Amino acid sequence: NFSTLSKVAKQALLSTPGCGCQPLTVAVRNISFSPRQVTSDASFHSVSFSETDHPKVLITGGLGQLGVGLAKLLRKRFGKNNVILSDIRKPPSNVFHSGPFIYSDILDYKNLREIVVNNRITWLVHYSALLSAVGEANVALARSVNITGLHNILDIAAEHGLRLFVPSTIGAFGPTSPRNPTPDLCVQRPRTIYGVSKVHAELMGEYYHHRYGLDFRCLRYPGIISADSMPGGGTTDYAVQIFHDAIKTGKFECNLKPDTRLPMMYIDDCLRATLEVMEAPADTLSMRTYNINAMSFTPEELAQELQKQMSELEVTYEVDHVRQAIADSWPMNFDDSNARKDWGWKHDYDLPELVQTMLNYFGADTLMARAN
Ligand SMILES: NC(=O)c1ccc[n+]([C@@H]2O[C@H](COP(=O)([O-])OP(=O)(O)OC[C@H]3O[C@@H](n4cnc5c(N)ncnc54)[C@H](O)[C@@H]3O)[C@@H](O)[C@H]2O)c1
Ligand SMILES: C[C@@H](O)[C@H](N)C(=O)O
Repeated sequence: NFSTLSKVAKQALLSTPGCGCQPLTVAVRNISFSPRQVTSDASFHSVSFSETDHPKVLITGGLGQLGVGLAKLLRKRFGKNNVILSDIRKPPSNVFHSGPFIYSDILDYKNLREIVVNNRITWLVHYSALLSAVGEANVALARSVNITGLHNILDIAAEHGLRLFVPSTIGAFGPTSPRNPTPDLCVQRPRTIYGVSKVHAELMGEYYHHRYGLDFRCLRYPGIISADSMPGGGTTDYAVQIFHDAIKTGKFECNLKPDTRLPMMYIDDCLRATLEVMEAPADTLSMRTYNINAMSFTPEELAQELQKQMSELEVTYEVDHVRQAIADSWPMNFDDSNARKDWGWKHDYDLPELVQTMLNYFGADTLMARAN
């Protein structure tokens, strides 16, 4: 009957943090440091950053497009052994030998807790996710990794007093958001599981910050362009693939329409922004989730910039309707004035510098050889 049901429901509400995890995990989270039982001004039990020389950082989902580069940057700053990369995939040997690597499945709460405790982690950078296009192809897995996994991360971070970085994305906006430009605070009704899960992450992180004092920090990244790592199945992937195909074959077939304008950023800017917001004094952060941006371009504009140096490059268009619909619902320009004002965000790379840097990476020799 209703009263028995509501008693059971109340009991469940009082005893579990609503994490959707296994029974063992639920029991563990009933110990005194569960977010449910910590007051907003509590000082947490674990070693705080101020007690150590450097933060001890764990990066989840670290073998994707961004994690290895971030580990390199953070290791330069904090020392090799103070930054642990983790993922569920097997690391290539250069990554395995460049610093600590550990297996971590974010859906396994006990495994996460063991890593945080054994390594005395103080900062957690949560990169695991299924991106926009891959997420639409596997909604159940995206929901599990991007939402259930995030719950595990939030609880671990709150329980152990970690500083937590979770990236969000231009994909956290939707067709009813203002698109040109898109401000930090506006309607967010994304139409992908990826976007929905990222709005959920923004809101949950901010809620844990206000409710439990979690030091949650979040940047909404634009599409990220890198030379030495490949994207993991998003809508902005074309802007990386064009360089590889241009160098290899002199031809590129683009899966978005030529006039699809999206915010983009070179990876070095993205990783530096991440370090900067993590190091920013808390009193400079008037918000916990910020847009960041560098440039906005269309496939046609990117191709034209490349053609300045590779005049023979041929670009054709074969639209992928899933990706096009996603791109058409995303911001065209991103307003990052709050990040610039609060903690001094400033990008280094505009479109010409981006193209030059990417081409330099692939080697002027290759280009010269192709031209002759
Ligand atoms: N790359 C971009 O353009 C971009 C833009 C905006 C936001 N972001 C965000 O930045 C983060 C990193 O992006 P990326 O491009 O490196 O992503 P990616 O898809 O390249 O890598 C994600 C990683 O997560 C791992 N992963 C999947 N399931 C996991 C699990 N159960 N446990 C642990 N790891 C798991 C994968 O093995 C993969 O290595 C993501 O959260 C993404 O949403 C990226
Ligand atoms: C924009 C970003 O979140 C990712 N590159 C995607 O396209 O899905």
